[in-house]
Amino acid sequence: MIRISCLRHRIVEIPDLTVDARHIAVIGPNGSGKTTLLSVCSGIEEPGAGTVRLLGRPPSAVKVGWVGEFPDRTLLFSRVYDEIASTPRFRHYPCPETDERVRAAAARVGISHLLDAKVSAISGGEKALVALAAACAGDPEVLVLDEADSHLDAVTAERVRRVVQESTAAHVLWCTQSMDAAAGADYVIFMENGLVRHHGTPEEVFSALEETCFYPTMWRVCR
Ligand SMILES: Nc1ncnc2c1ncn2[C@@H]1O[C@H](COP(=O)(O)OP(=O)(O)OP(=O)(O)O)[C@@H](O)[C@H]1O
Repeated sequence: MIRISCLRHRIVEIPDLTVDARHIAVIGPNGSGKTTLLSVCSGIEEPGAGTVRLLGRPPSAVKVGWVGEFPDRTLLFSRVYDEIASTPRFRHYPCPETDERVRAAAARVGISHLLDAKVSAISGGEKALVALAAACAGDPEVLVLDEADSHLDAVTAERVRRVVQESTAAHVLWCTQSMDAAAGADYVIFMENGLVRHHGTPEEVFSALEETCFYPTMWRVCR
């Protein structure tokens, strides 16, 4: 369960929102506050006012895996292996378990061949996959992805969706500009000017957006 009360942070204002769904898509125009909401929900930023509870706890007390919009700015280590290992190492897992987790996460994401590569020498999409593998290597209780699919080709984006779907995280909070991807979520939050304009099942939210460019292309084609 994700519960937001009286939240105010920069332009984001959410008086009361409770979501009891696993895969939650956050959508909306540029500058509408999606990243700001995700930062607060993941504990990266403390809200100016109000509270966020994930699984009944503050975000700082939850194992959150974060995949940012610009992996170039967030990857810390020079070698792919060390970047993925950073999550289990920061959580003080023993070395053999860390190694096991790194290799399993890399295999799941499809980047085993990059483990010895330099982070500076891989592509933007590959960096997004490294960030996802690093997040998954820590067995997150909540996985937060900020437009993690924006640099990915269609096949890789599908693989990422599968990895996310198969993760053991209780909640996946995923901001995306792919309305087709959002249509596959369990719950959708549509933001505009810092406010939650619509929230509910994909059918509920997209029926309110049918006349806009936010309506999923796949649905338009099929209907
Ligand atoms: N660190 C910051 N300090 C002050 N204002 C900020 C900061 N980060 C974002 N903003 C402002 O908050 C607003 C919402 O930004 P945010 O990044 O949350 O939007 P977004 O919906 O994720 O946009 P996009 O789809 O373009 O990534 C923007 O107007 C932005 O200028």
